[in-house]
Amino acid sequence: MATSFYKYQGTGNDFVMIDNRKLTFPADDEALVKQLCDRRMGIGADGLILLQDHPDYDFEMVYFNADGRLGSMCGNGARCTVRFAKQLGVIEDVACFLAADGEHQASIERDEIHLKMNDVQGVEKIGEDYYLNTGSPHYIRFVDDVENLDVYTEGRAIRYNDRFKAVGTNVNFVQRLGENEIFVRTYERGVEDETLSCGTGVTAAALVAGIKGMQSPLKVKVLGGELQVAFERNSDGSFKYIYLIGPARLVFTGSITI
Ligand SMILES: N[C@@H](CCC[C@H](N)C(=O)O)C(=O)O
Repeated sequence: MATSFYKYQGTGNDFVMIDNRKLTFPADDEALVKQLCDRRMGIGADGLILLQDHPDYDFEMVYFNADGRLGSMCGNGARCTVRFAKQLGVIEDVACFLAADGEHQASIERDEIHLKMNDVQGVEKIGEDYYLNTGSPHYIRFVDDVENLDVYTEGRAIRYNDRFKAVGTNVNFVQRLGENEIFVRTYERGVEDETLSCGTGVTAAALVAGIKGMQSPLKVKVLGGELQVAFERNSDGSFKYIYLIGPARLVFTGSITI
């Protein structure tokens, strides 16, 4: 059966998007998702996202990592899904949708998607580093020279250490660039490589920057462009009103036979 697909990217984190409102995509076929995301054997992407109907929301986003496994929350993918929902006529400029970590609100403002992330509690300190969940798990390490870091090797060493090897974690290396700016590079679980951007990772990095005294909103440089993160910190150290802001674009469309 021929199925249309749409390829989107958000600051270089790229996704195969499928309109699954008629529920014909075989979502349990891990090998198929992996093949579609393969950059030589398929379309090529960091993940695959299904946009589905939901009785209580504008839509539901179902996210798979490039390894074919059902994923947790994806911040860049969510911004792309909001843009896709607008393209399909599912929403106008605002959305309330369901993702793996629960409800999210978003708005489209010119070129940018403003995505509300869920509140964050329980930031763990591990030596000089941090570990927190912004919808997906993220390990955060601040470094002096992120540009020249071997993110693949260093990220993999943390992702596969005794603490994380079973469930996995994303690993983010962060450099402070100025008063309100950081540079983030991410080793992504499920892709098992560095990606050009990771939305939940950038969010986690910005929150840790907040713990280290930087003020919201923060400008975040990534290999694939620029994002912004805004947040408020509660007196107990938890975070609320967290927003991830940045572009999401359609790259091309096509058809696959499944
Ligand atoms: N690229 C994503 C994060 C995706 C989740 C990650 N691969 C995982 O398995 O935790 C983003 O933009 O947030």
